[in-house]
Amino acid sequence: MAGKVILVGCGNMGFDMLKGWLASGAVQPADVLVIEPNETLRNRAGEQGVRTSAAPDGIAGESADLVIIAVKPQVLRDVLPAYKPLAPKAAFLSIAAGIAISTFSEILGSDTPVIRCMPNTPAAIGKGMMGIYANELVSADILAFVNTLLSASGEVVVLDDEGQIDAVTAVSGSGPAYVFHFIECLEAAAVKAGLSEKAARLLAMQTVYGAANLAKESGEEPGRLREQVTSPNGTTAAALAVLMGENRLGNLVDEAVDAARRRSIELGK
Ligand SMILES: NC(=O)c1ccc[n+]([C@@H]2O[C@H](COP(=O)([O-])OP(=O)(O)OC[C@H]3O[C@@H](n4cnc5c(N)ncnc54)[C@H](OP(=O)(O)O)[C@@H]3O)[C@@H](O)[C@H]2O)c1
Ligand code: PRO
Repeated sequence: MAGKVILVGCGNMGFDMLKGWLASGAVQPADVLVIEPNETLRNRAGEQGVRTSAAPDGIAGESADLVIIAVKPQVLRDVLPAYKPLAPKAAFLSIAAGIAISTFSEILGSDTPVIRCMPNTPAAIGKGMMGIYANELVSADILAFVNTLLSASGEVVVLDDEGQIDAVTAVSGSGPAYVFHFIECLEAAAVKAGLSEKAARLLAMQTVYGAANLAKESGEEPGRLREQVTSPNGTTAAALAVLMGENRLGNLVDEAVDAARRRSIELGK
């Protein structure tokens, strides 16, 4: 099916996803209505050829198959009631961190089909990672449409337990920020080691880009790829003794992912 979509909130993540959907043809611009109060962001969306509005005035007159909620978790409970007239005919897809399906059912009615999705920003270039969980009211048609839509932005993993969304948020939802910070750190270390800022930026970025692509495309275990870089008693071994000694980096990543997962749970309270 090719459905009609209302996108509520077109900030960082909403816009990144919208671009992917339109670029792939998964949805036509004329079938998308974006509700976004911020004029600059609304105009940015409008430039993609979709209909836009600052507020959900007259929303009851819209026919939508899917309402996508992409506002901040902190405002979601205030934003959602305006869309109740569209439920349960339309299914609701939320990308908000932490907000449980039960919150949607309370506000929109217990007969509302709801899908939670945790995307990440590489969706903007079709290389996103999306985890989804749907309640039992979501029809096979809508699930297929959602799958087509999200696949336009990258890989999709279907979860069998809603609680797993908190883990997906902590790993791939927030994950790009961890990688960007690693690039920042590698770049700073490269400058300290005597390289120009321009060279440092290129070296750090291309190294992460190349390594991530090799890991994905070679089909080799990441550990095996690491070993292939590591000559006995060489330079990599010296660096890895710092990163892996007493599982330093492993413990740090563990701690960071756990902090994100706990925050995701907190946001839902
Ligand atoms: N950014 C990410 O990497 C990422 C990844 C996965 C999931 N998420 C989830 O995606 C959601 C959005 O995050 P974001 O980073 O994209 O935030 P964002 O850039 O602040 O986007 C949210 C947008 O919603 C707008 N908004 C506020 N009230 C609204 C209303 N009543 N109706 C329609 N739009 C309204 C905001 O406008 P104002 O700024 O004017 O308030 C803003 O432009 C969050 O729930 C977050 O958990 C984000
Ligand atoms: N950005 C959102 C946050 O930081 C959710 C995952 C990525 O809360």
